[in-house]
Parts: sequence; C-alpha cells; structure tokens
Amino acid sequence: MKKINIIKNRSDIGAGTRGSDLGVDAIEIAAINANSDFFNCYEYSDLETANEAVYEKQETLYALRVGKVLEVCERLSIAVKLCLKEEKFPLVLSGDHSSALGSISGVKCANPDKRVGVVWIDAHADIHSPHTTPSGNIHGMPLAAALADDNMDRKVNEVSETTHKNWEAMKSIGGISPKIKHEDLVYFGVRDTEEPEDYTIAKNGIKNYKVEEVRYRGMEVCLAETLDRLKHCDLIYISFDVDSMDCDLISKGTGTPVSKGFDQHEIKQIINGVIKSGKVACVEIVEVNPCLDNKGNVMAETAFEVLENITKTIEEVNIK
Ligand SMILES: NC(=[NH2+])NCCC[C@H](N)C(=O)O
Repeated sequence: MKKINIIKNRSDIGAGTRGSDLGVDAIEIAAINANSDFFNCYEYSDLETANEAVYEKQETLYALRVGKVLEVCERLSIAVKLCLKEEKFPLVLSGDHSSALGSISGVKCANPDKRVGVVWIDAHADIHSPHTTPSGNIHGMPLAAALADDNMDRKVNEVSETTHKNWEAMKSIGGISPKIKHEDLVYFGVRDTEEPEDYTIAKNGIKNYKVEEVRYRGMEVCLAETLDRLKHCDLIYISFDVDSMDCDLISKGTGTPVSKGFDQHEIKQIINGVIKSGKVACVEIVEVNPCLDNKGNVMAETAFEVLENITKTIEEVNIK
C-alpha cells in the first residue's frame, strides 16, 4: 500500500489577500480541536515558502511576485515528484491556488510519458494569463500555465519583459510544456469568471459541472461522465479550492468567497467518486484563510472534515 505523505505548503503570495498561508495550520488546529490525531498519523514535509515577497515593491503588475511564485511552484513540483517516485501518495495542503501548477508539474514530471487529467473543484476557472488577468494575482493563472495557453485572442494587458520571462519559466517548469491538454480538464462548481476565461472555456470545449447541473442531473451521472471524459488519461490530479463551497452556507474564510456553491457532502462525493477510478495520483486542498473567517474556524473545520473523509477513500482504493 502506498503511504500517504502530507505536503504542507504555506505559501500565500499568489493571492491578493494575505492569510491563506495560515490555512494549513488552521486545518491542523481543527483536527486537534476535534480530538483527532490525523496529523500525527502520516508522514509530512514542510515546504520552504517565499512569503517575505509581500514586502517587495511590485514591478510585475500583471503577475504579482511572479519570480517568487515560480520558485515555490518549482519547489512543490520537486516535492510531489519525489513523493511519487518513492511510491507515496502526495496529499498537498497549500495556501493560495497558484500552487496547483507546482503539483501538476510534479505529477507530470514523475510520469513524463503519461497523460495527466485534472479535476478542478473551484468557484473560479483560474485560467487567466498575465495577458488577460484583471488582478495580477497568480492564483487566477495556474491552469493557463499548465496548459501553456496565453489566450492571446483576448489579450488586454501589456506585460513587461520581466513578467514575460518568468511566465515562460512557469509554463515550462521541469522542462515539459504543456503539462496537460484542454480536453483533459474538467471543472466542478465554477461560477465566478471573467470574459477572457469564458472565451477560452467555450473555445476549447472545457466542461464545467455547475452546481445546478450536478443537483439537477445527479452526482452519479456527472461523475460517470467525468471519468468517461478522462478515460484517455492515465493519471488524475484533483484540486479542491474551498471557495467551491457556498460561502453563505459554510463560511467566508477564503480569499475570494462566492455564494451558491456546493456543500461539503457534495465535495466529498465528487472527490471520492474520482478517487475510486483508481487513477488519482495527487489531491490538493487550497485557499483556507482563517483571517477572513466570519464563523471562527469553520472553513478549516469543514476542510478537515473533507480531508479526513477523502483520506479514508485514498487508503481503501490503495489497499485494493
Ligand atoms: N484561486 C482563486 N481564488 N482565484 C481567484 C481568481 C479571481 C479572478 N479571476 C482573478 O484572476 O483575479
């Protein structure tokens, strides 16, 4: 059986609001307060961050702190790759969602000949490039980097030479670019996008299982379709951004909260359903921000509930 390795990546510099670096510890505190020894049961590694970059003067306006985000993604990529090479299962807990580029890169670099699919559970599409971003925040860009797709048809920003150089490096972490294909990406819960994102999603026929669609057509049907869409993929990476959940129902403890999302039971069903395919190589949980929680530590508590539940499924599928 593959051993689970928890990678704690307390990096928040890809977000516009500080505090998601504390998300990992908030989840750990949620576990301790629930009398769970979860975090004492698994091997873990702490990734070195570059959060001091928040104090630097910003020159790369359309990819804020890009040099440092690149550094952290490279580090995470190596950690995930090593973990997979050692036949372990990387369970990644990150701060902001820019980290997903590191995890996807790690999965791909450990398996350069394999086709990697992505299930992205999020309120946001995170498929901007520096050329289209409305904010400059790189947590809105990891998928564009993994797909190596700048969406130049919808270019709105003039990017500087430094931004360009670093963004090109982001697209080619580990020397493989692109890491994934558009048809191997499936969204769940995306409901807060900008026009350039809508354009590229439509142009490339990327499927988004909206909250209403999942409820109307049924989870089973949507999961079966997802696995069918990803049938040509050898491996699957699952990214769970907690803002995919309904911020009015759960909590606002995340950088960019959005209403009308999933509840935690639906999230467990999605993640467990995909894990049961036996193809999942890595799962990541991101964007818990306890500084913004309007209900104490509820977002982290909910993330822990999901984490504990899906870990059981990872172990069950592993045992078989
Ligand atoms: N991972 C996230 N929370 N992403 C939010 C992105 C929001 C917006 N689309 C932006 O690019 O700025």
